[in-house]
Amino acid sequence: MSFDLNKFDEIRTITADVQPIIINTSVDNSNDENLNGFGSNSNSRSEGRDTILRTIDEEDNTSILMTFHNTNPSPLIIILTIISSISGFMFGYDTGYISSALVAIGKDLDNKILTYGEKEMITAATSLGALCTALLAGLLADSFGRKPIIMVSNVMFLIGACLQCAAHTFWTMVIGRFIMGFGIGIGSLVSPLFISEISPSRFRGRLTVINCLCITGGQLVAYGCGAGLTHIEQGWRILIGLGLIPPTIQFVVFFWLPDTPRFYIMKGQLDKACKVLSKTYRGSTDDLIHEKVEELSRLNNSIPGSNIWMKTINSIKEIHTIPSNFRALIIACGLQGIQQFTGFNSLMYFSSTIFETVGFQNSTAVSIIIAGTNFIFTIVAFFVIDKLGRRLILLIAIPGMIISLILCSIAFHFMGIKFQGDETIVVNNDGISGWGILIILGMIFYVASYAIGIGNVPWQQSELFPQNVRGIGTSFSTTTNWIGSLVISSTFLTMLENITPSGTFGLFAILSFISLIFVWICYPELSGLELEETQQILTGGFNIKASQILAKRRKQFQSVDDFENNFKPTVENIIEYD
Ligand SMILES: O[C@H]1[C@H](O)[C@@H](O)[C@H](O)[C@@H](O)[C@H]1O
Repeated sequence: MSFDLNKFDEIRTITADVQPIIINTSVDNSNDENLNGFGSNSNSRSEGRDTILRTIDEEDNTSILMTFHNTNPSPLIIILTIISSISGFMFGYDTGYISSALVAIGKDLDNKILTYGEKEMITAATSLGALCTALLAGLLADSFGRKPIIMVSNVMFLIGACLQCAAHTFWTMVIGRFIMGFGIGIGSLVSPLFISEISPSRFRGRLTVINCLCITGGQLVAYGCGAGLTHIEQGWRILIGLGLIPPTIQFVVFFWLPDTPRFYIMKGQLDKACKVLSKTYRGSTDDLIHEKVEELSRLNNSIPGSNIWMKTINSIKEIHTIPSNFRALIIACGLQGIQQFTGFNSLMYFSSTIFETVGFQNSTAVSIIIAGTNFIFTIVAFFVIDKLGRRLILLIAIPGMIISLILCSIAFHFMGIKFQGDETIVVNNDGISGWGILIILGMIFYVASYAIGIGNVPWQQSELFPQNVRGIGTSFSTTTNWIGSLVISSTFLTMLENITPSGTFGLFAILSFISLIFVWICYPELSGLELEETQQILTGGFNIKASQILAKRRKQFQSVDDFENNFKPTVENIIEYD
């Protein structure tokens, strides 16, 4: 395939001056009637109309046609997804091993048993580090590239792990965890971004879940290794040391792999972008690939600003001032907040401590059940996420979380368990009781409900934002995730102590209930929709009903012919269909 760069120069010159694409020309001043189905009041209708006219996105007919030529992801997509998902694995492994390490460390740091406060600090240091870099990662990835930034995160992982392996004091451990957190923060944002940018829309949902599978798989492996190393002297150091292997592999392999087409286009390297696109959209004609690059270049030109800093400032403005972007931001941050504030990671980080309290001898081994359930139900999510739809999954799964949290709260109450002081645990029952079993069953059901829904859906965040605000939007929402993780990891044991385990799980149940209401009101059905449609849906309101109709319609198109003959649903025919 030969790439005519002159053609691109022409495109760039022309498109630098053109007005934003009008996606839906049928929406104009005379169409207030049709917008009734979308906006909830006249203000939001006219605001919606303006926004529709301004909406720009890359996922138009070209992408859809290219996707139809590819019924399976190409080998390059598979390799890139697997290699970038190593970041997910590291995210999982490094947040997972701490549960058993905290139990195994004993008096190895400063020759004394760790207090609850110290345990919380060691755990929270990683979330704090991740929070710092998540805020910058979008900007850094736009400036230097997705691939180099992932490679920088590998170096952070390595430095952090080495410091922890060698730690003999509490503070060395905290610093090691903090630096490792830098790597996790970058990886948690850039890896799903990388995957969503290289995958055709047809596979995007599932390929992003692969990153989540690696997170939960990493946690499971960490728990497994933790259980195996429990009785080995200083085994926790080996556990952390094993974490040096995956980032080394990722670092080395990335030398031979390309960056994403969107990044190359941002840097004006159109030839490279074409090369990657021709390998990721196998079987597409040269013309389609040229057209795709043309669209992406036009989109890139649409971000105002002469350099990356100005573009970033403008993106920040645009994300707050354009209503559809702001709604996307509310949804993305809301979902990430829900993922953390409903308490799942308190189990991830402290399940060994909880099970030890409830009376289990090999508490680390029992915790594997938690990590295993999380992993298995993420696999289930992989198969159902595009079929059932993100919204429906959440509306089914969150009530499951609420029921199980209430069960755990009741069981903890009747078990008469109390956390007192830093080291004293008072259990009124001897050994494992019926209530202890109920707690485990409740937790398993909770984790299954979490993993199938809110554990995955927020990481589909890239699909909510158009290209010009995607970096900044995902940075904000990933930061929300890490703030939640930080709050939960640094307060959970203190909550157990002060408001009792029963009160803590009751609180998580209330927060889950509020989350359910949020999802019900604010989260439209986005599965199967092209990104352009997401923007239309978020124009003038959250438009839940319209989104469901559009998603349903979209699922009906199975082939190129089907698409060419019947597409494209417009505001009018959605209303008609309704
Ligand atoms: O999606 C992941 C996954 O659910 C993990 O199990 C959890 O520990 C993370 O916090 C979350 O972001």
